[in-house]
Amino acid sequence: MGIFVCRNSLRMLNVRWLYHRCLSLYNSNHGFNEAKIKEKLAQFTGGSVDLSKMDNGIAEICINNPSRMNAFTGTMMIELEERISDLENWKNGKGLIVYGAENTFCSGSDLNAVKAISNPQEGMMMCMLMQNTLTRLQRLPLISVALIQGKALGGGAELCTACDFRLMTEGSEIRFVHKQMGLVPGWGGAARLIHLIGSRHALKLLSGALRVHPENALELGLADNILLGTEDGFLSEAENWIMPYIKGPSDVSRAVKKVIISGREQKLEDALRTEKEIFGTVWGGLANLQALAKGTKHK
Ligand SMILES: CC[C@H](C(=O)O)C(=O)SCCNC(=O)CCNC(=O)[C@H](O)C(C)(C)COP(=O)(O)OP(=O)(O)OC[C@H]1O[C@@H](n2cnc3c(N)ncnc32)[C@H](O)[C@@H]1OP(=O)(O)O
Repeated sequence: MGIFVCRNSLRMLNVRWLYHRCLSLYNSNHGFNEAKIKEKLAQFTGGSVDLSKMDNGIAEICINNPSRMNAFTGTMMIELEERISDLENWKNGKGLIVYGAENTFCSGSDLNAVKAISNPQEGMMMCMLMQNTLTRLQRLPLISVALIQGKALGGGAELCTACDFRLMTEGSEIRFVHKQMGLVPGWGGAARLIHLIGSRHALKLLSGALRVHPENALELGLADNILLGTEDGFLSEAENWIMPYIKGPSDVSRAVKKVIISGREQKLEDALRTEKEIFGTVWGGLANLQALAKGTKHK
């Protein structure tokens, strides 16, 4: 058993090294100075990004700036990065629900901050910070859900594409308004949208700045369910929705998300090798041995 355990932990180390090696997209080699852009963003205060982690392995991130329709101020962009770092180190985590305060999702960047960093250099820095953060969110070994009530506009629409699934409430709306502002998505929303719904539909949504209501989001494959409950019950409805996907031990649930990430992002041969590595971390593990001992039947 001794050799077995040490081989297993080596595999874990190997996967963890592999996994953490490519977490951030941009670094100083790309001219990205994280400290500098955070210093600038810290001038634009207001709101908060609140994280709670529950014993059932589900975390909740609340985009909390309701007086501005949950727009991201500069300090909120910094806080979002800090919350994702926290979740990257939460080893018992299995699921994540991202939602907005007071029954609306997020209206993108705070336009007051946007106006103040409208020069290309600082704009690109903000863009790289948010792309890093949302890519790390997407790569969390947690199954993530965006609970969309009210509006998900601009950067808010981009944020929801960084989650694995999207649940929309009646009357809610996803809208990539960027073109109406003389922009294109900058937080990675265009690239992720194409993966979600294909380039033809993505081009229509971006070039037309189309309002996507729950029914057509379902048709497009952009949303995974429409919640029909009441405002004060949507968060628990979202928790109930995610529960079947995070059932069981956290190491197995996290391994499932990791093989999906590698299959989605790596070329086939690399994805197969990563899958083998991840398989090695659960093969003969406690959950596997218990299932074998129990003679689990899949009725
Ligand atoms: C790459 C991302 C991209 C970028 O960074 O360049 C962006 O995300 S840019 C921002 C894109 N988002 C928007 O343009 C949304 C602007 N807001 C609206 O269209 C409306 O506010 C709407 C549809 C979200 C809600 O409209 P409603 O009539 O229901 O409410 P109000 O407009 O009265 O809004 C209430 C209150 O919130 C303030 N607000 C709303 N959105 C923002 C925002 N993005 N930044 C700053 N403040 C925002 C709005 O000004 C009102 O405040 P008040 O003091 O009462 O005027």
